[in-house]
This record gives sequence, C-alpha cells and structure tokens, in this order.
Amino acid sequence: MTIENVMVIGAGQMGSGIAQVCAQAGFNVTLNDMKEEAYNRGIQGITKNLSRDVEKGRKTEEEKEGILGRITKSLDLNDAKNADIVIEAAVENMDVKHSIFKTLDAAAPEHAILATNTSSLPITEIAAATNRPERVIGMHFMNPVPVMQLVEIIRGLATTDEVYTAVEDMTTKLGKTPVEVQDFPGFVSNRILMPMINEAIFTLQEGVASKEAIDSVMKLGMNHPMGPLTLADFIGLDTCLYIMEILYEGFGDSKYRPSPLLRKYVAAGWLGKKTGRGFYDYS
Ligand SMILES: CC(=O)CC(=O)SCCNC(=O)CCNC(=O)[C@H](O)C(C)(C)COP(=O)(O)OP(=O)(O)OC[C@H]1O[C@@H](n2cnc3c(N)ncnc32)[C@H](O)[C@@H]1OP(=O)(O)O
Ligand SMILES: NC(=O)C1=CN([C@@H]2O[C@H](COP(=O)(O)OP(=O)(O)OC[C@H]3O[C@@H](n4cnc5c(N)ncnc54)[C@H](OP(=O)(O)O)[C@@H]3O)[C@@H](O)[C@H]2O)C=CC1
Repeated sequence: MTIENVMVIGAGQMGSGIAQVCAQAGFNVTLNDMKEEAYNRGIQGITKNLSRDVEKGRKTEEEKEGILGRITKSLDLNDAKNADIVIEAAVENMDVKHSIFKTLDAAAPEHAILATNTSSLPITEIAAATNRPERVIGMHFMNPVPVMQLVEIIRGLATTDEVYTAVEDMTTKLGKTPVEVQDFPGFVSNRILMPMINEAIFTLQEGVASKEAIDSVMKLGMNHPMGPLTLADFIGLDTCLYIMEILYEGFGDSKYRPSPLLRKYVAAGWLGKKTGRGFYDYS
C-alpha cells in the first residue's frame, strides 16, 4: 500500500518529533492535539529543531519552510478522514487510547493503518477497541525522535503481514531502523530499560548515593549518554510510572514494583523536564 498522508495524535514531545521526521521525509502530516496551546507548543519545538539545523548548515531556510508547510493543524480526530496511517502519541493511558482508537476507527478510511507509539500498553488490547484489529500496530519511536535510530515495530495478535511491511517500509523512509518485536509487556526496550531506571530510583530512595553520584556511576562507568535519573526526567516520570505499572500488572512479578519515591514525585506533579522539576530542577 502507498502511504502519503500521515496523521499524528498528540503534539507533545513524542508526537511533535514524529510529525517532524515524517514531514522531513516528504509525507503530508496532520498534527492533532486536543488543545490549541499544545499544538502551538509542538510546532514551536519543531521550528526550534529545524532552525538549529539551518544554523548548523544541515538544511536551507527553504527546506525548513517546506517541512513546516507540510504540517497541518488539527484539533478534531475526524480529520483522520484523509489519512493513510494514523500514529497515536497521546498520553500513556489505556482508557484514553481506547477512546481515541474508537473514534479513529469510525473516522479514518477503511484502508488506513492505525498505529500507536505506546511505550508499553498491549497493542492487542488497543486494537480490540476497533473493528480493524488486523490494521492496528505498534510503532514505537525513541526520544528524542529526530535523533534516535530505532523504531520498535510491534505486531498485535491480528496484525497482518501487509500492514507490518507497510510500516517497516515507512520506517526506513524516515531514515530509521525498524526492529520487529512481539506484543509482550514493555516490548523489548522498556522491559529492559525501565527496571534499570526504577532500580536507580530505589537506590536513591535507600540513600545509597546522591542523585548526581548515581548518574555519574552509569555515565562514567557504563558509558551511558545520560544517567538513569536524568533519563527518567527526560522521558517524563508519569510515563516511567505508567510503564512500571504495566510491567508489574502484565507479568504479576514483584520485581517490577514501582519505587514509592517515583509514585511520590508523580503525585506531587514533579514529572521531570516537561514540568520544570523532577529529580533535578529545570526552572
Ligand atoms: C520511554 C520509551 O518508551 C522509549 C524511550 O524513548 S527511552 C529514551 C531513549 N533515549 C535515550 O536513551 C536518550 C539518551 N540520551 C542521549 O542519547 C543523548 O544525551 C542526547 C542525544 C539526548 C543528547 O545528546 P548530547 O550529546 O548529550 O547533547 P547535545 O550535544 O545537545 O545533542 C546531540 C545532538 O542531538 C540533538 N538533539 C538533542 N536533543 C534533541 C531534541 N530534543 N530534539 C532534536 N534534536 C536533539 C542536538 O541538536 C545535537 O545534534 P548535533 O550534534 O548534530 O548538532
Ligand atoms: N516520553 C518518552 O520518552 C516516550 C514516550 N512514548 C509514548 O508516547 C506517548 C506520548 O508521550 P509524550 O509525548 O512523552 O507525552 P506528552 O505528555 O509530552 O504529550 C502527550 C500529548 O498528547 C496530548 N493528548 C492527551 N490526550 C489526548 C487526546 N485524547 N487527543 C489528542 N491529544 C491528546 C496531551 O495534551 P495535554 O498535555 O493537554 O494532556 C499532550 O500534548 C505515550 O504513549 C508515551 O508512553 C514513547 C516513546 C518514548
């Protein structure tokens, strides 16, 4: 199948990054959020990234304008009527995703693929909200989207080979590397990454070392580009907690219990970089 028109749901850090890389690759992009302010914030982020590319001589001003010109604003999920693929990147919550997928199923053309950028929620369960589970798939980008190479592609129970191949081809057109993964809690990326982050939070909670020391150990000792607490702030502590809860519930194994300190920070609204405060202060 041919993909020309892409709709992205959610203009947060992931949705705006996905919209940027799709527009850069020449796709027509409709970027949707519930609120105009959220859409405007998303476009501001994209514009900032593209302007940096122009300053560094990687793009011309015309290319930047061309990319921005391929992104159209949407505040209504019914704008999916022209989409060949929808990539959902709203909040990590099953009820929200179910409601979005139900609406998209009614609004999008029959041939359209409904993809989700979920970090951990079961693709099969999201697909069950639609009448087209064979056209629902996980397309899991990494943060920051314009920089990271990987897209995990997750098959739901009913996903067809045709849909898998179309998403794999699109991923390659975006300049990214697709990796096939089955539908299990946390897939591969977050099943391995998030318990490490959670353990770092337990280590902090138990007073084993300061936050700076914990991050330094993993940066200098293991050559990670960011320490685990800085990375948690970067991902969003709410998203980290949602993922740990999915792992804990999905496997029924106490080794995945979220750290109480993580719960406390989320309850306080300290969600990391995006709210200005998490383990570190960004104000
Ligand atoms: C939770 C999930 O479901 C899955 C996930 O995504 S888990 C998170 C996965 N991501 C990671 O693990 C990221 C780990 N961190 C890193 O790789 C690096 O710290 C980083 C790429 C984010 C920043 O790299 P850095 O060397 O420390 O900083 P910096 O020099 O400012 O940036 C490097 C390049 O990335 C670009 N960059 C950094 N942040 C960016 C952003 N948010 N958007 C676009 N580009 C960005 C910079 O412009 C810079 O590009 P050039 O060198 O070509 O100019
Ligand atoms: N953060 C990360 O590192 C990664 C996250 N993901 C996944 O990507 C998704 C988005 O995460 P992220 O971008 O970090 O989150 P953000 O909080 O940055 O962005 C989510 C955006 O979606 C909007 N939104 C919420 N509900 C709806 C809706 N019903 N319709 C349209 N828009 C909606 C939010 O609006 P408002 O703010 O007004 O609620 C917000 O603008 C999640 O599923 C997450 O698990 C995947 C890979 C990495």
